[in-house]
Amino acid sequence: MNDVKLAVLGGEGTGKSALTVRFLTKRFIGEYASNFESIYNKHLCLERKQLNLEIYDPCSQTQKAKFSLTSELHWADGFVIVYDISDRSSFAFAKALIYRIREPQTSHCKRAVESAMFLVGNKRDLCHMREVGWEEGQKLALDNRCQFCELSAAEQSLEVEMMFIRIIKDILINFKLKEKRRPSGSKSMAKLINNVFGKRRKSV
Ligand SMILES: Nc1nc2c(ncn2[C@@H]2O[C@H](COP(=O)(O)OP(=O)(O)OP(=O)(O)O)[C@@H](O)[C@H]2O)c(=O)[nH]1
Repeated sequence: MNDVKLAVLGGEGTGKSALTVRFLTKRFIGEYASNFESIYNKHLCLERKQLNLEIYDPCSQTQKAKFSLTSELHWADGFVIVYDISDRSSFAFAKALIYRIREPQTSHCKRAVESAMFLVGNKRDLCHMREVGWEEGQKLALDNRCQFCELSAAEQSLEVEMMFIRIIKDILINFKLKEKRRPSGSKSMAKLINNVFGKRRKSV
């Protein structure tokens, strides 16, 4: 069974909990407790693989306090970065998060494969109050090798589900890439060990 760890990050009130709960329950509740962080668990079957999905939904206050994101970066296999299309400051916050995750020293020291990331412009139903253009979101995503979509946790159950499925699939692709790299490494290590010990045995 594969363990897939996903962190849903973004500015305060952008709809992180709404998206997560929508995906897990297909419901939009409207108000969510925001003073504590949660890790949700979901068991799912995707591409004939059994997955144990964990979704981290942080408390905005702690998120601000520890913007270094060190523990999230080490924990998560992928990130959903959420902003509110009717709130420009949340877009700036999302941009800062993306830059932090893509920082060369972060990605180099920790990962053989770049983390999967999905930028989400939430609250699309508030289009009449839009402060961030679709093109801006698309460009930020393209420049930083993220997937991108705009949607509404309030109104679009299927789109929310598709978004989560797409990032989970990207994470699974990354797992495969890592696996591909590992056997060649262990093969050459096996060869090396064989050479050293094999030769010694012969000479005894
Ligand atoms: N109109 C609209 N409101 C939304 C949508 N998604 C969430 N909201 C509302 O936005 C507010 C914040 O939603 P949350 O899901 O609590 O946002 P959050 O990012 O988890 O919030 P914090 O944990 O406090 O940062 C709530 O009042 C939600 O009902 C959406 O798609 N459309």
